[in-house]
Amino acid sequence: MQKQSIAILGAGNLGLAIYKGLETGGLLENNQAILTRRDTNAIKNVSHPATTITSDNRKAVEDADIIIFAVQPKQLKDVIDEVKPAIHQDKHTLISVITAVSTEEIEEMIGFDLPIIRAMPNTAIAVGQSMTCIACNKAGKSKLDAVQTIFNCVGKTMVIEENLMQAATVVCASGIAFWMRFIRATTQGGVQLGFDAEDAQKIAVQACLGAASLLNNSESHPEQEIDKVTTPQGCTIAGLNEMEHNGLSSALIKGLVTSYDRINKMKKS
Ligand SMILES: NC(=O)C1=CN([C@@H]2O[C@H](COP(=O)(O)OP(=O)(O)OC[C@H]3O[C@@H](n4cnc5c(N)ncnc54)[C@H](OP(=O)(O)O)[C@@H]3O)[C@@H](O)[C@H]2O)C=CC1
Ligand SMILES: O=C(O)[C@@H]1CCC=N1
Repeated sequence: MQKQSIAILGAGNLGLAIYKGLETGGLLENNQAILTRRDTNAIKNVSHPATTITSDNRKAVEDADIIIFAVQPKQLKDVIDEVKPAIHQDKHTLISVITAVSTEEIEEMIGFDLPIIRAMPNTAIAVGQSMTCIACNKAGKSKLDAVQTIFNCVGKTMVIEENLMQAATVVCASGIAFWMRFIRATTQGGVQLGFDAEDAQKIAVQACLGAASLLNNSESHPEQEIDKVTTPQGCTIAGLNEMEHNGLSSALIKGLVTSYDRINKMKKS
C-alpha cells in the first residue's frame, strides 16, 4: 500500500482502539496517523513516532488521505461543518464508524459526492481481533478494497448492505459488552463455587475463547458442540436447562432487539 496519512477525528474509546490496532497491526510502519480531540491531554499512552496529536480537525484533514470520523453521533455535524472546506473529492476517502448516521446523511452534510465508507468495528480492534462490517455509498465502491485491506490488518471484515449496518452495530460493536457481561457473570458464578476472582476470570475467558475457536476452526454448529458436552443426566444439561428455564436465549435475543430499537430512537432524536 502506498504511504498514506490516516486521521482519526475523535480519539475517544473507539478512535483510540482503532489507533492501537493500526499500531499493533503494523500499519504505522509505512503510514502516518493523526489523532484529534478537543482535550488532547486526555490522549494517553500514544508514543509511536508516526503519530500527530492535535485539536485542529481542519489541519488534520488537510494533511490526511483517509479520514475516520469517530465522534459521537450528535457531534458529527459540527465536526463536518468545521472540516468541510478542507475535504477534496479526488483526494480523500471518508470512513465513518458513527452509529445511526447513513452515508447519504454524511453526503448531505458535506454537500457533494465523494467516497464514503461506513465501518462498524468493535473495541477488540485494539488487539487485532475486531469484526468490522463495512458498507459504502456509490462513490465508495472504488475505495472498498483499500479500506477492507486496512481493517483486515486489525481483525476480520465483512462487506454488507448498508441497511444491515444497524444490526451490525448491535451484534458486532455492542456485542463486546454483551460477551463481557457473560464472562463476568461466569466469573461471579466461579467465585461462588470456590475459585478466587482472578482464577475464575482466567477460566471463564479461556472457556469463552475455546468455544469461539471450536466454531471458528470448523464448520460446526453450536448445538453440535453442546451435544458433545452434555452427558446424559449430567451436570451440563442440568445447568443449561436451568439457564433456559430462566430465559437465557430469550433474554439475549430480546436484548439485541432492544439495542436495535434504541438505534432507531437515536436516529429520530
Ligand atoms: N465505543 C464503541 O465500542 C463503539 C462506538 N461506535 C461509535 O463510535 C463513535 C465514538 O464512540 P466512542 O469512542 O465510544 O465515544 P467517545 O465519547 O469515547 O469518543 C468520542 C471522542 O470524540 C471527541 N470529540 C468530540 N467532539 C470533537 C470535536 N469537535 N473534534 C475532535 N474530537 C471531538 C471526544 O473528545 P473531546 O471531548 O476531548 O473532544 C471523544 O474523545 C460513536 O459515534 C459511536 O456510536 C461504534 C462502534 C463501537
Ligand atoms: O453504545 C453505543 O451506542 C455505541 C455503538 C455500539 C457500541 N457503542
